[in-house]
Amino acid sequence: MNITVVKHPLVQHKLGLLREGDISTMKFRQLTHELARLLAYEATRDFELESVTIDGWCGPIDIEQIKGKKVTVVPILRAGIGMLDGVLDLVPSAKISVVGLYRNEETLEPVPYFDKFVDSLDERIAIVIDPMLATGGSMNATIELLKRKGCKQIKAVVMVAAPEGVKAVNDAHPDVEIVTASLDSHLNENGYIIPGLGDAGDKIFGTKHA
Ligand SMILES: O=P(O)(O)OC[C@H]1O[C@H](OP(=O)(O)OP(=O)(O)O)[C@H](O)[C@@H]1O
Ligand SMILES: O=c1cc[nH]c(=O)[nH]1
Ligand SMILES: [Mg+2]
Repeated sequence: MNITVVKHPLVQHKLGLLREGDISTMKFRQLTHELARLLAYEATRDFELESVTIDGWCGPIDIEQIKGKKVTVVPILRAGIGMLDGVLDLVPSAKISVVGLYRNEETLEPVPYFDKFVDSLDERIAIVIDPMLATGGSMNATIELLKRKGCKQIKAVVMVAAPEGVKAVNDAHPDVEIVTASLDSHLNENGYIIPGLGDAGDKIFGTKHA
């Protein structure tokens, strides 16, 4: 399986806090931001470096810098927006592409309603962000849009993944690495991840009606 579960203590601690049943919108949003930053650190671990010579304070010096890679961060609306600033903390010059999808509550199929991509996708690494990978329908639809636009290097960064969604993405797109804080147990009859986080979009945007 092409999945990395980040076991770093800070990641696991913050994920645990996110699972609290009656968590406030403010706390959920803050933890999502912090967790996204840590997951982005892991997702960028294989970015290639190159040596360049610069003028240092005591003369020319060889330093390492990230090798000409262009990045686009791709939040899946709505909930992916909650992770965006955390990822941009680490890759502040990244360009942002946006994909709007919602899950039909009965069929669980993704329904597209918006997309706007940056240029030169064939030269960019795309980091797709969404807190939840449930059936995998939304992630696969986003990956397909990116590939259709020429994107060749894609990573999926999610806070929580279900085995069903990981299988769906791995089967359709074995080249796409999934980086997550947790591989949870299963999906319930409504397509929610168990134990999961509940409805991440509602919790980030404050639209949950408990
Ligand atoms: O893997 P899947 O089965 O496709 O489910 C995951 C999707 O469902 C949620 O979005 P939702 O449809 O609730 O939209 P929202 O972000 O606007 O709340 C979540 O943020 C993912 O995008
Ligand atoms: O568990 C789930 C599944 C889909 N979307 C969510 O927000 N949570
Ligand atoms: Mg939602």
